[in-house]
Amino acid sequence: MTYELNVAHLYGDLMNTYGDVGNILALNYYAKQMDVKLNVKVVSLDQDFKAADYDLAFFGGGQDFEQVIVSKDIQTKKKELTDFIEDGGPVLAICGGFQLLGHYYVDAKGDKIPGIGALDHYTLSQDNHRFIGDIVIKNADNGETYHGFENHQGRTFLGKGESPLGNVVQGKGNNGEDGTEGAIYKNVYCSYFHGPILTRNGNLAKRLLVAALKRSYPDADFAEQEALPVPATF
Ligand SMILES: NC(=O)CC[C@H](N)C(=O)O
Repeated sequence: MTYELNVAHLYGDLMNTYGDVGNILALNYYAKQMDVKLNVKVVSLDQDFKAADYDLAFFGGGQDFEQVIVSKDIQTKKKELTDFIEDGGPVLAICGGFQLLGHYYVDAKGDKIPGIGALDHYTLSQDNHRFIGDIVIKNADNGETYHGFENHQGRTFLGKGESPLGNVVQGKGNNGEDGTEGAIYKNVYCSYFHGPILTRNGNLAKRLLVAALKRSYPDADFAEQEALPVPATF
């Protein structure tokens, strides 16, 4: 393979609701077609995340129990993760991962679980209720439609510099109120979509990989990779 990308799978052993690890399979599938070798490493409790060591990061969803554990550990990685994000490092964060990149998450018991505040959103709880079901959203800038399945207690409200991944066509989205779903900040893509998101939305997998390639190989031309067709089914 001509290119190589180092991928950090953040807390891959703890944060993996509804098979979110399938996003890594989807990234591998597209990477192969793009002539890219992916070196995927799980970065979990008590392990270092150094911004300079990675080209891409993936952070899956989790249940409240695991999120409390991860919330404590991720504070030790806060600076390097924030540096990676601010430097344009591509990240995909799903559900619990999305919540922990923001300021805080209020869990089902009403406890406030700190995030790292790398992105400006916060997440409140619901009274004995979850948003569950199929969801469809449309991105206002690129016109792409994304399909997924949501199952979350948290209600997320976006902050400074964030735009939604899409506007809700069907389903509840970030909070069931403002019609937004997910978040985009620099090269960070967040969503509540399980399914996993990249197996059903290849455009997004391509976008993440191309962003990582352009950043890590600034002198190369990736027009061919960008033109790669996305199959209707994975
Ligand atoms: N699927 C998830 O990652 C859920 C995240 C969080 N525990 C919530 O219920 O909102």
